[in-house]
Amino acid sequence: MENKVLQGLVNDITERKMLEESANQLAMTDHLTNVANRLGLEKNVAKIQFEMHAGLIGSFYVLMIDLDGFKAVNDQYGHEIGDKVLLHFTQLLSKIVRKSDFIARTGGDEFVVILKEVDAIEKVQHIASKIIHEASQMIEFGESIQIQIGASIGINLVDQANFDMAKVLQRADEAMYYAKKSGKNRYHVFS
Ligand SMILES: Nc1nc2c(ncn2[C@@H]2O[C@H](COP(=O)(O)OP(=O)(O)OP(=O)(O)O)[C@@H](O)[C@H]2O)c(=O)[nH]1
Repeated sequence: MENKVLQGLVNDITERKMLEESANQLAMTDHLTNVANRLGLEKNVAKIQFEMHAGLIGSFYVLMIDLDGFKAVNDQYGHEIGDKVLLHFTQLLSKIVRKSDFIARTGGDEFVVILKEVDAIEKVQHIASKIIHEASQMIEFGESIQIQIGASIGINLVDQANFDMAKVLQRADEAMYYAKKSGKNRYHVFS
């Protein structure tokens, strides 16, 4: 009898833990695209900072991506189609980056990608070019809707374990705005 009570207690605790974990996971996930949200990004960056302090990784790249011409999609076809475009772009990103990389949607049409195991800026530039190329391909919904958007990307290298996350994102953001100002549909590396 005592064993049964104990087992019941263990089951209750396990169930509560599982519920807590899935609630945490939910709080860190963007509900539309199912990738991380800003909270999920913060958690991931904290984990990377720990890995850098432990000497497990030496550097990483942050890509700040903002879609070009997205407002016009909403204006012309409505929010529902706009949401589908955001989902389409997220799936496209997932195919381009590796499973070990990290994707977050941090705002309306703004995404952050973290590339950890890349040793040369040329590889990052190659990935950024691929994202821009794929993002600009025509998206079709049924026979009558054809949509073309674009992507502007800011790239920032982080190579010190004592980095300040706000500054890291701000620099990637500055680089992204530079790409927008220079004509959109391109990337810029923060320097
Ligand atoms: N469908 C949809 N639209 C959203 C969502 N969140 C934000 N938006 C819209 O996304 C648009 C983002 O605005 P901008 O980034 O200025 O639009 P843009 O046309 O891409 O501008 P540029 O970046 O200058 O090319 C706004 O119209 C928001 O209303 C969402 O969850 N779903």
